[in-house]
Amino acid sequence: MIVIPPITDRKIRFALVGCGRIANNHFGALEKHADRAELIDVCDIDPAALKAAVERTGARGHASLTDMLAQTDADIVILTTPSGLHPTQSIECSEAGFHVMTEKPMATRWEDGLEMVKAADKAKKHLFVVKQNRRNATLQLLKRAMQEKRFGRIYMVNVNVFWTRPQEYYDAAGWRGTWEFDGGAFMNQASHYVDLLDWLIGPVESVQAYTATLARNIEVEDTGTVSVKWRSGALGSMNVTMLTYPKNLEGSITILGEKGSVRVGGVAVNEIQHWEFSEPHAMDEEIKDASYATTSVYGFGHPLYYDNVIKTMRGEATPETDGREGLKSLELLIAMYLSARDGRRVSLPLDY
Ligand SMILES: NC(=O)C1=CN([C@@H]2O[C@H](COP(=O)(O)OP(=O)(O)OC[C@H]3O[C@@H](n4cnc5c(N)ncnc54)[C@H](O)[C@@H]3O)[C@@H](O)[C@H]2O)C=CC1
Repeated sequence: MIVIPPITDRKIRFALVGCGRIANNHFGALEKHADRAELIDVCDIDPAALKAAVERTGARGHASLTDMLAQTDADIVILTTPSGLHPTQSIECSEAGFHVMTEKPMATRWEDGLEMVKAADKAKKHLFVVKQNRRNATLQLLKRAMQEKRFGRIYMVNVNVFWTRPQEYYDAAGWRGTWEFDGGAFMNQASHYVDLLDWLIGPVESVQAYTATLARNIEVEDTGTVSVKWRSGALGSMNVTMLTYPKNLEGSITILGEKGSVRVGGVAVNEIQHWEFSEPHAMDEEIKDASYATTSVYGFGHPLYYDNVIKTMRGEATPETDGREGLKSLELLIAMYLSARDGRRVSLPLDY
């Protein structure tokens, strides 16, 4: 556990590298927390992206991460760059004495994720991994039902991610659809759903996966399916495709237990569609309010995620998802890819 002197006499200072699509959610989250946080520096190698970010945020702009680290007074560096760059950038930031908040996935390779955690530990700095979907009201309610053991024994779990990503999406940036910098439908688009397998249901014993590149011109998979056995004995599966015609159709989880059945669906786990338990509970009153309409599959969790990071920096909380928590879903993802590649069942943990 990292113990750092709390910062309570001033705002927490952030710097961000990678001013692309998701960076806007970070800018929005920081604007919402302007009473306790400020963005003071931004960096991008693309001058147009950097200019737009400087204009939106008023932060100082830099063309290279190394230059930004040499000049900034930030406490935390946010990584919103292509996924395969997170390891080297995270380690550079840790070694330069900064806390790090990295977008998901933390890395595209298992060893890289381990090195990131080691570097942050060595520097005695936090490594936060963004998992904002955990903060969806629907999933928070489901998590509470799990914690209260309302399902009894869990028998079966099914997760579906039926979304659409046209070829133009992959062609829009060179890193998309590559093994080194992105990963496929499991690792990029469905990574928050892979996270649910461990965070909601518990430790996984083994996986058996198939992946395919059926329609897009990319290195990685656009479609995949995996059978999962949990250590508790529960069985389940996860089905993912980015080829749904003609638009995003479903992002769902169904849990069938001894004393309860729940389905959270909609386009991105935003609707509680079925909620039935043998015993009533006060939380049942909250079902209607927990569902929400959404236009973005990213959800609304970034500001809530930031709240925990800011509170942690102020000494008022502990990290919700740190590097070790990030490693759990990375380990599952790598197990799935090894299984699909070699046509075999892969057991966890990957190494001891
Ligand atoms: N939490 C979530 O739900 C989401 C997370 N993400 C994650 O965020 C990350 C970025 O994704 P997008 O914003 O969609 O990508 P993007 O391609 O729109 O933006 C990436 C930006 O990084 C910049 N960049 C590339 N190399 C750089 C370098 N060496 N130094 C500085 N800047 C550099 C690019 O010029 C670009 O502006 C990925 O890891 C992705 O998986 C993306 C979407 C949703």
